[in-house]
Amino acid sequence: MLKIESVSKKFGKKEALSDVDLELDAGIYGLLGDNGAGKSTLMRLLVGVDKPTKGRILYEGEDISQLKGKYRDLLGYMPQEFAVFPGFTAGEFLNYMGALKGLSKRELKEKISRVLAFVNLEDVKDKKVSTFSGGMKRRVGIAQALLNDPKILILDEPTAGLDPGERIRFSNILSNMSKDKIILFSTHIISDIEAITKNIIILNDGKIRAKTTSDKLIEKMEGLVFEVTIPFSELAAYEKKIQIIRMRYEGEYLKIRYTGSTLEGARPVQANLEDYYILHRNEVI
Ligand SMILES: Nc1ncnc2c1ncn2[C@@H]1O[C@H](COP(=O)(O)OP(=O)(O)OP(=O)(O)O)[C@@H](O)[C@H]1O
Repeated sequence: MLKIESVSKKFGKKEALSDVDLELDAGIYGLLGDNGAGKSTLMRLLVGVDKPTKGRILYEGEDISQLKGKYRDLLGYMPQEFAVFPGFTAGEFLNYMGALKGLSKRELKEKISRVLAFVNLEDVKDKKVSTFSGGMKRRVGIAQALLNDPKILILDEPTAGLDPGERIRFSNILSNMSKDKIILFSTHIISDIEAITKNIIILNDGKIRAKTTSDKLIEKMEGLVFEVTIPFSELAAYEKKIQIIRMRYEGEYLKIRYTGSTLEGARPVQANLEDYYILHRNEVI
């Protein structure tokens, strides 16, 4: 188990994380937060590339800063700006990363074919990474993070910039991971979390706002979300009466998803995670 105890991280005067307490057991967790919320900072502390200004992080009761190499051996990490040396083939890159992780030549051969099969890149093992699409590069990123069969896998925005097809492939890869690991991935794309896991951690403005399941958050919105179509010219008047979640132009009209009182012509709709996040992302629960 990973335990984050009263962790704060300051960069000069800016407090990127404030007094974060969090416990993570085996499972897949989606870390959701706005830009600048502190997600990458939290992940960098968890993998030990940065140190907390205050507080500590424990793995199975021991401070990770004391565990050093023993802790690193348990980790797989894909940073947000994941770069693959373009001159390398996928196979060469994984060999290089595996060697850095201290795997022997014999182990590497078997591990590399296993991880490449897992991310579905076996066929392009001998192709240069510079010829890969963004999604394929991310899959190489996951493959390198998995080489040492980590107990803790930290993925910083693994789906950013992916096209819908790659996004689905990536979601499938993550949801098929073995359930005995702690897997934490960050995103600000709500539908990605919904596709991968029910466990959600909301972090905003450096503070943990929620650690719960998507079902519980959606439950809070049940019966409170409606849709109504109004003439565009009446938007200002409606804005005074309701809280708009989202709207879409339909010719001269606007289709509005909102919460508030039932308006004439409005129909109740099934609430979703985005409804909760847009309205309540800074509330502590
Ligand atoms: N090395 C640094 N020096 C100064 N400020 C930093 C540094 N790293 C992060 N910050 C600041 O800390 C805050 C949290 O940044 P962080 O990158 O953790 O957010 P994030 O949730 O990962 O955002 P994004 O979704 O945009 O990647 C931001 O205000 C950021 O500007």
